[in-house]
Amino acid sequence: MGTFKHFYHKNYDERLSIISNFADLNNQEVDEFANSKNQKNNSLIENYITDYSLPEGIAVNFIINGFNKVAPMVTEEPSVIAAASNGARMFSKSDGLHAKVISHNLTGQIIIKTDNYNLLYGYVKNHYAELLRTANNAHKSIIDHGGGAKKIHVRKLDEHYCSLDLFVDVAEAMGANIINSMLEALASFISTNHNENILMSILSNYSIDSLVRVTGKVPFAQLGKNGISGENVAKKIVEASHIAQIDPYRAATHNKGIMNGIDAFVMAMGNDWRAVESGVHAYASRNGSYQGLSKFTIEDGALFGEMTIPLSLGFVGGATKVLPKVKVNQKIAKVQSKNELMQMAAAVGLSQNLAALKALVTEGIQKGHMNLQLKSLAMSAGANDEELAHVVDKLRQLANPNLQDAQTIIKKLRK
Ligand SMILES: CC(C)(COP(=O)([O-])OP(=O)([O-])OC[C@H]1O[C@@H](n2cnc3c(N)ncnc32)[C@H](O)[C@@H]1OP(=O)([O-])[O-])[C@@H](O)C(=O)NCCC(=O)NCCSC(=O)C[C@@](C)(O)CC(=O)[O-]
Ligand SMILES: NC(=O)C1=CN([C@@H]2O[C@H](COP(=O)(O)OP(=O)(O)OC[C@H]3O[C@@H](n4cnc5c(N)ncnc54)[C@H](OP(=O)(O)O)[C@@H]3O)[C@@H](O)[C@H]2O)C=CC1
Repeated sequence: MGTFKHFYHKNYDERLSIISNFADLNNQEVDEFANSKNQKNNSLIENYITDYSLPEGIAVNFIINGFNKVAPMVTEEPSVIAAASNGARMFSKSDGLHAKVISHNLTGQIIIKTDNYNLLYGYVKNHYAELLRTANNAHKSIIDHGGGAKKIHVRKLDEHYCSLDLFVDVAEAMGANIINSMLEALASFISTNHNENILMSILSNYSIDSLVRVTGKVPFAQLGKNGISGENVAKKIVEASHIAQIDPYRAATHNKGIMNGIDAFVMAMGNDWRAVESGVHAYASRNGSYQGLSKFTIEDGALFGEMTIPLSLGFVGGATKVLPKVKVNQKIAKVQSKNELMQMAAAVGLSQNLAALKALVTEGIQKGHMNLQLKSLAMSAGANDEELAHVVDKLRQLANPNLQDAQTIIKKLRK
């Protein structure tokens, strides 16, 4: 692949030209990329070619820990923001959502090749304070930020490997870079002073020491739909959440619904959604089989929802400092700390889940979702701004509208 040798050494125009020749792009396609370029982002990632933008909307109706809130969300999926607002509205008819951060330490691992767990365990036990100090010295300013290394565990992985787990309060940051520097320094210290054979050092995205719990109640009166009483809808939601506990097929979709909200909020807040996703799904599997993250029960004559999830988020650092919209989104969401960020992400997730479950056990997902999906169907068929409303209107009158229907409607309109 000689064409791409030292591709990253080329300037922007050269790169675009190489890609354009490689993929045989026409002028319009090249302009689509070139017109969205942003000089700042040219330095943010490697081999930059364009800004790929996604829509941002604001989910409304949240009451979180007694405060009225709105949630900026970045998503390409129609009906997600409507559903989050819908779920939040239902919770707001009692006293809203209650969210509490249980812990916010980041976990890191040093993988050590050793057949002698006891020896390693003894070393760590006898040098505990020194090891914590070594970790902290590798990123001294974390202490000024109110954090620091908190504890160390040694875990036997199998006959030949151990994991030395370091738990760090990374203060207001997501902390991947902070903890990775600490781990590498600690690994080097242990290798030198205890002659251990280190395989690698890296944070763990299984963020079991960074948990947030959210709960909320919905009065039955908010739940009635399609001739089904509120109490019966509540009972069906409880059953639906039970199915997500006993069947991984359903659990994956149940959790996808939760992540519809969390990912969109996490993206708006400039955070690493891959880290959040991997942590959440690892946590969903913690009991040996993959399960739903939320549970709904009936308590005191109302539907009660609860969810505890790991969220490794940062209020500072990472992309929060380089993407200009993040600061505005933090202001819109009225979040001023990592704890508030975690609380809101969890509240958005549970609201999203409630709305989806209610739709599923009443009218089905297609009615509400497809209603809002019609716009994107019309757009993908080529409807322009002036035609959009008319095409959506016509599509709504059809039983199962598809792309061909949308194209036919547009064709007729243009005659
Ligand atoms: C779509 C709705 C909200 C309609 O819901 P509805 O009952 O027809 O709406 P409503 O007219 O009673 O409105 C209720 C509230 O919803 C919001 N709302 C209502 N319409 C809009 C709109 N156009 N734009 C913005 N917000 C809207 C709005 O907050 C409104 O309150 P109001 O402001 O009127 O006091 C409902 O059917 C719903 O929540 N459906 C769930 C949709 C969903 O979950 N979509 C995600 C994609 S499907 C998926 O990926 C996940 C899934 C489903 O597989 C997960 C799982 O299986 O568990
Ligand atoms: N597996 C994973 O999830 C991995 C993720 N990443 C990436 O790492 C990035 C996140 O790492 P992170 O270390 O947070 O990012 P940064 O290094 O960008 O930010 C953290 C820095 O912010 C500064 N800071 C200022 N105020 C505070 C405060 N109150 N509390 C804490 N720190 C503060 C600190 O610098 P100072 O002490 O100098 O003031 C700190 O080192 C993300 O971009 C993520 O995608 C990277 C590797 C792996």
